[in-house]
Amino acid sequence: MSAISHHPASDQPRLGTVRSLWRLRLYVGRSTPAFAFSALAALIGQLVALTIPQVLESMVDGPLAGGDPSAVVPFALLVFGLGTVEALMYGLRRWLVVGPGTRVEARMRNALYAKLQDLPVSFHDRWPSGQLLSRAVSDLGLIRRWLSFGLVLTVVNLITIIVGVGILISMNWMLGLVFLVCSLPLWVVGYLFEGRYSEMSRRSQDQAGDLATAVEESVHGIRVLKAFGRGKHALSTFRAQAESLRSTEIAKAKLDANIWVWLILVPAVALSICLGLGIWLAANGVITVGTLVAFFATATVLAWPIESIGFLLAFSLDARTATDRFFEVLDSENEIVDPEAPRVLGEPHGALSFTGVHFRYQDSPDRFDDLLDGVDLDIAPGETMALVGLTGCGKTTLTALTTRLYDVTAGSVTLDGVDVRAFSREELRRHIAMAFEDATLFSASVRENVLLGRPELDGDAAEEVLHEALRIAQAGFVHDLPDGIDTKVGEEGMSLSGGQRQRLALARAVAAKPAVLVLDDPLSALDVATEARVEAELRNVLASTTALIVAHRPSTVMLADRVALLEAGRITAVGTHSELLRESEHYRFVISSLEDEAEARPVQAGAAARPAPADTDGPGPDHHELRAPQTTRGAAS
Ligand SMILES: Nc1ncnc2c1ncn2[C@@H]1O[C@H](COP(=O)(O)OP(=O)(O)OP(=O)(O)O)[C@@H](O)[C@H]1O
Repeated sequence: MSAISHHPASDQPRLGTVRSLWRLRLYVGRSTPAFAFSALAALIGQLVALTIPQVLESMVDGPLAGGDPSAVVPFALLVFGLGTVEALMYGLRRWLVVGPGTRVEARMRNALYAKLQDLPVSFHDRWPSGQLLSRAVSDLGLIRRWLSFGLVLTVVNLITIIVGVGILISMNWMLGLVFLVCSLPLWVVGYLFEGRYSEMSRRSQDQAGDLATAVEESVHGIRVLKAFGRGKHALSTFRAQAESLRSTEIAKAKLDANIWVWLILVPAVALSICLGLGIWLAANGVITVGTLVAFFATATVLAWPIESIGFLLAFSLDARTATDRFFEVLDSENEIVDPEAPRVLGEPHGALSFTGVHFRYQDSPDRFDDLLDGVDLDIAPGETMALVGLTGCGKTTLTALTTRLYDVTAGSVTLDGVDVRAFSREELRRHIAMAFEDATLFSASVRENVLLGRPELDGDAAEEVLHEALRIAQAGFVHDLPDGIDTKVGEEGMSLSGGQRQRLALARAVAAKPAVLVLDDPLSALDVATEARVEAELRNVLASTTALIVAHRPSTVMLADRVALLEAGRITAVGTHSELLRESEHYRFVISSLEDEAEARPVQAGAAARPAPADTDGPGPDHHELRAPQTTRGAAS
């Protein structure tokens, strides 16, 4: 499948090539004079080249015709001087354009990155990462090269052709017109080429993006591929994708080759017709031999600008595709934005409420009901609420609404009675911190990862918060890493175990010292002993913080003051664990299935029995005392 169908942006109407490229002016901005000077240098160089034939004409018709070889010397020196100027201008053009080209590329890359940070999660759900990666790297590199060379040469070569043809006509209008008419097929070929090449250019750049996605996914999922012995399968899928990109590139190259045939052939035919006509005119005394020489010298100077049209046209079309692809992201509308006059809460109490909350994912088929179909839930300041429900019922989705990773489709989520949409996203995310089951760490030190949400802290204050958070999350293992808390934890923390990553992600949420802590099953990868110690520490933190915890394990439910049961898109019961066990059949069913799941987890069961499993800091001296006082099954019975 072609990547064009991969994202909604491909449905947007396409601008014409010039209008599309014209949008780059926003980023060229202050660099315009540098590009203009570069074009000027190139133009001077080309015009100087066009004057050389004039000198030749004067030399042939003057000293050479008069049989005075010594008079040739000044002409030769003049040609040498003009050639030197041309060479200098050529160097100046390249030199002038390097700085601004890279500056524009950097500006565009920063804008793209900022936009990607700003766009909501729903955008990233829809766009494959490779498509974004290829835009940020290869498309922007192509645009830089086009601005630096393609654009400058297109402008300069077109002017050179116009001036050159003007000179040819002024030398002899008949010869000039014949040259011009014979060159006309080039424009027709160019026009036909544009339509077909644009389409292929788009296809090839999208396919390159798909390929980048495939590489990214297979590197990311290398363990799964290896574990399931699917390396060969992944390779064959990749090969097929690479093959379709190759086919598109070959089709593109063939098209390019076709236009080159015309670009070389047409001027050659035009020149040979002009040569025949020119000789006839010279023989009949209509033009001098000098004019004939100058005519062909000028036509030779024009050969490169004319030949370059095909290459420059293809280059411009590739640049236009890259520009379209860049602006598809930049133009993406962000439906989750800050309000014009955001509300500010100095010290929130932490009352979190869901009122009539509805939510459905954008790609959810119409025949489905809303995933969240009228959720009402109030969590009092300082209260810990566990959220329980069958798998896939929308627990994670509900937690994501608190920090506006997604916006409700109806109803409201409020913090201290204020709709979360009334805050700036920065303020909201300062008050509500999240830790996810799938803990993502960045390629940075442990310290930077944990203090991600506290950029304002430094010195002793930072150290204090860091160490406290690490203690609460039972992440003492970091001190045993090669550089302790300054150890870089690698791409997405790959060098750490799942449980270690979860504890750092939990420490990050705790370090944010939020009014509301939202934990989406943050202890799932921990062994029983470590989980018990984290829970004991968390109990202290949660005493002063409002918390919403998605619970997949009965022991996590034990952390909560009350439990909310999510069922068929609504909260169907709220109460203490024992109340719900007594009153709700669905709750008993959910809890018993969670227990079955917990018991079926061999790794954790094994880890509890082992003396010092990889994912623990060793069973602490008091871990038995710290276990939740009773199992849920015990409570149920
Ligand atoms: N980004 C998304 N786009 C479309 N559908 C999604 C998206 N994320 C989740 N879903 C769907 O929404 C439903 C609820 O998912 P969610 O992750 O909220 O459930 P959950 O209760 O947290 O599940 P679990 O207990 O397994 O973690 C699922 O059917 C899931 O396929």
